[in-house]
Amino acid sequence: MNLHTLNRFSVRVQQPESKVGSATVLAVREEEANALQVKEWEVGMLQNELAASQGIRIRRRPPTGPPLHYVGPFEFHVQNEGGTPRNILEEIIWHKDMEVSQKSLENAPPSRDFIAALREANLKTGLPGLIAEVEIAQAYERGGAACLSVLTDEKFFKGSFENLEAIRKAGVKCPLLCKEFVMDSWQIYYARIKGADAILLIAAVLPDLDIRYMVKICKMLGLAALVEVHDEREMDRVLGIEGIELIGINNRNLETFEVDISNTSFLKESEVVGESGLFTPDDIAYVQEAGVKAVLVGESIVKQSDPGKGITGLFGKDISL
Ligand SMILES: O=P(O)(O)OC[C@@H](O)[C@@H](O)c1c[nH]c2ccccc12
Repeated sequence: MNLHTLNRFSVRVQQPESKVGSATVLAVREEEANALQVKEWEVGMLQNELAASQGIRIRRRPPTGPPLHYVGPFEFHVQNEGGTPRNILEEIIWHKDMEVSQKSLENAPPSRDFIAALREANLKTGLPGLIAEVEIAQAYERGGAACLSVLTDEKFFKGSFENLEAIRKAGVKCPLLCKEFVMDSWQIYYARIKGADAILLIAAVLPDLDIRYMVKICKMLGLAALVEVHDEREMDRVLGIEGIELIGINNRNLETFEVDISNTSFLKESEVVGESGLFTPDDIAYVQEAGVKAVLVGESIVKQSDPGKGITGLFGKDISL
């Protein structure tokens, strides 16, 4: 693969958006879906081509073929229409490729329904379902959290995937949100393997096409995707992406880390999580009034010595009953 191919790929995605009309919208969708397939395929091709440049003749994956409209420069694909292995070693490797990606997932604990847990808690208490950002996981569960959020970023948030795994293995029943800064789909697989039931996708860092692709991967793995937005522009972008079930509005501006809970006002979806900067029953009432059905809370509970009391203080009542 060369730069020319990559450039052409991005031009193909953007080009039709300048036109108007519903037929064009459909064409754009089709074009995007096509681009998605092209992307997956090109990654595989890139690996094959890199290997070929080093004299490795075994292709790691079957060239399943580019999408219909694709006119690419990959001659070796054209010579191998049908995707049959060229020799025994290649057949073994193609099988191994599938086996390896399946294996680690097989060992993953089953995924639990993150969104259902939030809905149930909301119905039960009449208050937003709580996703508690944890330190002592069990205490939060006892205190009435519907779901837990586990930080996995090591450098900036002192979290880890090991911690996520440990919490899952400790037998916590609340579904777990992996609070990671996802840039690449391997992080999603890794989160699932470590026991996550949901994962955060931040719209401020991921282009629409990546979100679409990653949401698909999440669905395939049984993970809920919490797609986080910070402003109206991101909200509108995300609302235009198919298949998104849970949107979070972060009240914290991730560029300045300042918090403003009136950020929740541009809420346009019913299934929204209000995130950050919530400290008092008034704050909860404020975002609930705006239509929030679940909240993601860290600091205000973490800073209390007793998470149960912290939760009761935040909601103004005991929600563990
Ligand atoms: O500690 P708080 O203000 O209650 O916030 C929790 C959570 O919303 C916040 O940690 C968060 C949500 N999404 C993020 C993305 C990056 C950094 C931090 C966040």
